[in-house]
Order: sequence, then structure tokens, then C-alpha cells
Amino acid sequence: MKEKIGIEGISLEDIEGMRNIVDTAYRRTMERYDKGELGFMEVIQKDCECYRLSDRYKEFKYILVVGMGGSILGTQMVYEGVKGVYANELNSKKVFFLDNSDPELLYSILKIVALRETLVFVVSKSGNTVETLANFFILREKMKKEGCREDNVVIISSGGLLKEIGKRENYKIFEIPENVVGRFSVLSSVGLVPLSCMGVDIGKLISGARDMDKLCRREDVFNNPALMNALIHYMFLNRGKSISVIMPYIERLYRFDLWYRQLWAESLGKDGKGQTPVAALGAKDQHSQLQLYLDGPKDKIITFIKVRKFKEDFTIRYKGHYLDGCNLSQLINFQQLGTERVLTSMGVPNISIVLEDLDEYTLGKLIYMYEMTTAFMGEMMEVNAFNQPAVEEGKKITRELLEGKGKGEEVVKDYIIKI
Ligand SMILES: O=P(O)(O)OC[C@H]1O[C@](O)(CO)[C@@H](O)[C@@H]1O
Repeated sequence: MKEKIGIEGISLEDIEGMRNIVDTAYRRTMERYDKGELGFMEVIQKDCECYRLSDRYKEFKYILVVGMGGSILGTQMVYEGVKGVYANELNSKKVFFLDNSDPELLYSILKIVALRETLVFVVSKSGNTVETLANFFILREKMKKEGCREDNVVIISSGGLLKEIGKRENYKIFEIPENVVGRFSVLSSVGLVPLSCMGVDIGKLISGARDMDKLCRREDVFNNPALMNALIHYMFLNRGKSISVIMPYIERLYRFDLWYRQLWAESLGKDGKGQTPVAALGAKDQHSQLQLYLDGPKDKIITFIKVRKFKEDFTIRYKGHYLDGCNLSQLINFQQLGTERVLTSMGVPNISIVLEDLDEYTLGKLIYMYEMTTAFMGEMMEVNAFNQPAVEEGKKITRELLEGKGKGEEVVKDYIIKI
């Protein structure tokens, strides 16, 4: 191991020196809120009852959520964060997520579910996302053939073709407020309506977000976790840390990684700026990524998320071995501590977020803290964190190809490697 180098940390003087940036970011964020631009801050104040479906929707054996990006990543993240990675194997209600235009994904889901017993949530803020529409058109045709009722489908959208179809075919429709941006929408109807049918306590989720909201409205950076988190990432971005690795030490938060990736990338990747989010998972990625984080380019800041109390635990028994008598939860948390210490000794900046346990309440706090972190970070970086202009061009090219206007593959790629 190379000699241990100094810790490239942040001093109190450093933070004092950023007072103006912090105050400006806080003020601009609250100005956006006052102007009604930050729907994600408003929706957590709504009464959850407006998201609940009547009892007849509870009888479905299967739930299928159809959507892309912010219209489905958050729902998957909360479902798995609360119910665990093997929820479908353990629970009577089986939940599936159709979040890509891969025909094999749709095929595999259709081999499992009986459509007449399936409640399908079709979620799209714009109502025009091509993957979501394509999957829905195929499902809709099959559901009609199998004699499914309108009750089998719930539309969650704020407009476009999807909402038009919903109205015309008398499906239940939930609105998405116009000022709620997709990647910030999990605590709106986008996530809460389907989650309320999956055995998730959406009231507890919102309660956590509301309690975190109180902290995130504090102007003092030392008492505002989101403002501090944004400042640390901003300061290290300016010190060349162009990659933000998120590394929870609990399997139930791996989908949180994937939700964070869209939130951080699509909010901050603008005008040639940005900080690339990387999804990692402890302890397993110590055996996959850690060599790079320790001994590769010093271009990363690492955020650990650790949980003190796991839902289950086991004691290891093997006489004479140092593991004997140790709990598995102790092992994984010591592994996180060891990784934290070795990264620090190698001068790799890292942050630890510690949850007492992981349930709807603490997950609601974590989600909202990251939404506010992103809002503050966007103001510090002087980018608009609430649009995504660049992705529209790719959608236009896809549409031209589908309409036959574009040429074949030779236009899309300079060369194709055939294997
Ligand atoms: O909810 P929609 O409108 O279907 O969009 C899905 C996703 O596609 C994007 O617009 C990017 O293409 C994301 O911002 C959004 O979360």
C-alpha cells in the first residue's frame, strides 16, 4: 500500500469562505419555491388520502408499473427499499416494473402474470414517452383480448396521448402537478398511488419527508443536512472530484442508487458542467470497484449510506476464527468503517449518512434530503436543475427513425462491430 497521504478534507474556514455561495443558493431555492416552481416541495404537504384507490383495486394479485426514468425509478426504489429485494418471493402480492423497451422483459412478465388479475399503472408525466406508450399499446391490446375491465388500468399523467387515451377509454386517471419534475416526483401521485397498493405505508414515507423539510428550510448550513451535502459536493467538484459515488451498505438501497443517478445526472449535467453519479453497493463493491477508488484517479467523492439496525441478523459460529461470535450486521458495518478509513488515508474524500434503521419514515427523510441537496447544488453550480433540454434531441431522432425519415443504422453509428 502506498504511503498514507494527507486527508484532503474541508475545514471550518473553508466553509466560512463559502458563506456567500451557500446563502445565495439557499435564497434562490426558496425564491423558486415562493414562485411555485418547486412542486416537489409542495406535494409533501398534501393529504395522502388523495392517492389511495378504493378497495376494489386491492383484490388484484399482480401489480405492474409501466414507465421510464422518474416515472418509475422512485417507485421501484421505495418498494425495494421497504419490502426488500426478494419481496415478490415472500409476499402474496407480486409487483413488476416494466421500465424498458426490451421485448424480452415484457415477455418474461407476461409469462408470469395473469392480466385479468393484474392492476397496471401506466405512468408518464408528458404522456408521450415512446417506451411507455409502446409497452402500454401492447398490454392494452392483450388486455382487451383477455376481457380485462377498465379497472385493470390506472393512468398517472399530466397530459399528452396517454391522458387522452385514459379519458377516452374511461381509465382511472391521477394528475401529476405541472411543477413536479419527473426525477423529483416519487413523493407525488407518481410514486404514492402505486405504492399505496403495494403494502407501503405512504403516510410514514411522507411524514419522514415533512420532518426533513423542516431541517432543509434552515438557513444555517451546519444545521441543514441538504445544504451541507450540496456544499461538500460543490467544494469537491471545484477541487476536481467530477465523480460522485454513492455506496449504501444495505441491499435494499441499491435501487436508491439508480434513482439518485438520474436525479444527480439529469439535474446537474448542463452547460458543460456536472458531476457523474456512480452507483456502488457495499460490501460487495469492495471486491469490484474499491481498487479504482483507492488507487485510480483522485476524481471521486464517495457517499456511504449505512444502517445501524438491520431487520434480520445472524451470529457467526466458528471456534477459533476471528468471525466467531460476530453478527453479520457487525461484519458489514465494520467493512464500511474499514473502507471509510482506508479511503480517508488515501486522501479520497467521503461522507457517511447514517440511518438508525431503514423503513418508510427514514427512507422518506433520505429521499427528500437528496431532492433538496440537488436543488441547492443546482443553484451553487448555476445550472437549472429542473429541465432536461438535451435529451429531447435523442427522442426526435428515434421518432424520425420510427417514421422512416431517418436512414438505417449506417446513419446512427460510424461503424458496427458484429460479434
Ligand atoms: O414521465 P415521462 O414524461 O414519461 O418522462 C420519463 C423520463 O424521461 C425524461 O423526460 C428524460 O427523457 C425524464 O426527465 C423523465 O423522468
